[in-house]
Amino acid sequence: MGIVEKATEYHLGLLKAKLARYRAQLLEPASKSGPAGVGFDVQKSGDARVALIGFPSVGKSTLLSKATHTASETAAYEFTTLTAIPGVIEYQGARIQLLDLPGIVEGASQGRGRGRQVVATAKTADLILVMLDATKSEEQRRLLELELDAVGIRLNKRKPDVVFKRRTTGGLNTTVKLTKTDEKTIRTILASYKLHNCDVMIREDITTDEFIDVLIGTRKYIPCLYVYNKIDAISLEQVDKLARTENTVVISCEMDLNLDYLIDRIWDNLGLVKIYTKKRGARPDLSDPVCLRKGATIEDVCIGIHKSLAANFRYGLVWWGRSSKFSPHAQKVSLNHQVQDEDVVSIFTK
Ligand SMILES: Nc1nc2c(ncn2[C@@H]2O[C@H](COP(=O)(O)OP(=O)(O)OP(=O)(O)O)[C@@H](O)[C@H]2O)c(=O)[nH]1
Ligand SMILES: [K+]
Ligand SMILES: [Mg+2]
Repeated sequence: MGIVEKATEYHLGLLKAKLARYRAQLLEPASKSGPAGVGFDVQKSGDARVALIGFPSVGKSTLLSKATHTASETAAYEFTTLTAIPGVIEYQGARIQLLDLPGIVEGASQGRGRGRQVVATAKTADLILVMLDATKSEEQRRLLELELDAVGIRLNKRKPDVVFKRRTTGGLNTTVKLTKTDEKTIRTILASYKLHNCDVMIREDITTDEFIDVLIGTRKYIPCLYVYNKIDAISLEQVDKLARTENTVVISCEMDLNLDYLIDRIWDNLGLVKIYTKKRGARPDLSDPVCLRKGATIEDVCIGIHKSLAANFRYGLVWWGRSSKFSPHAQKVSLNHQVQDEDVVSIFTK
């Protein structure tokens, strides 16, 4: 950065830090009584939750009705759906909750329509499907992203590698060279938040905005797929162009086009692993796997089978699968052993 850019970055950084704090207060009031931040009261169920977010009449409810056994009212008029409707996608032995939500409008994050409730619910999802109408302008995608950004949802972004601890003394450590912001800006932002006594460790080349995000602390980093519906109504050239965009799937709910592929992509994106269990002397149960998030351990498998299992755990056996070294012989494992997709596991208790 040159001197002018540095000065601009510094002042802009401070201004954005103030704005972010102001907005965070607006969105998440200290008292839990206000309507802000409160989502629809739908119980989480199954192995993961996927939320459908989009402007009115893009076809969210049509998708729910096609992909699950739940019917959600669909119609040509806007705001047909007025509350959250859960359905279940059954796939590869997993149960994925798909949430149909009311359409949101521009300004939703500021409280227009049911927007706040919708975006608060979106925050609870493991994956967001940003649903768009392929016949409408590209602008809709940017507007929707702005609304989600305004409530602190970061789509397809990783949480920046910054560790932040309150201490009795202060310190700022950077393990990489900062090229998009600088220490002076960071220190001033910390001071503006009256955080004189904290340890900050910055381990990647972050921007000022990313630093503010970490500081605010309530940001949600959620993966997202952009789903363009109604491709039956656009040209092949347009379909081709959209389909080649990153994190994008093109579909037609009405014509049943590409819906299987969408579910494949949802599955890949959730990164679920299926673990089969095997009782002593019996064949593995391939009909009812335990579904877990990537990185899960034997302890998670125990919890997935029964709450009390982990407490009485003696040892586990991985019979075969990707995490077993000694296939086809069983490998003895402890609670912290990481399991992988399609492992066959036995648990022995005290
Ligand atoms: N051409 C075309 N129309 C579709 C498709 N999918 C849905 N529609 C139509 O789009 C309209 C809106 O569908 P809905 O499923 O109600 O849309 P929604 O996003 O749930 O709408 P709200 O609940 O009002 O936000 C209906 O008239 C559907 O028949 C599609 O793939 N192609
Ligand atoms: K509609
Ligand atoms: Mg609807």
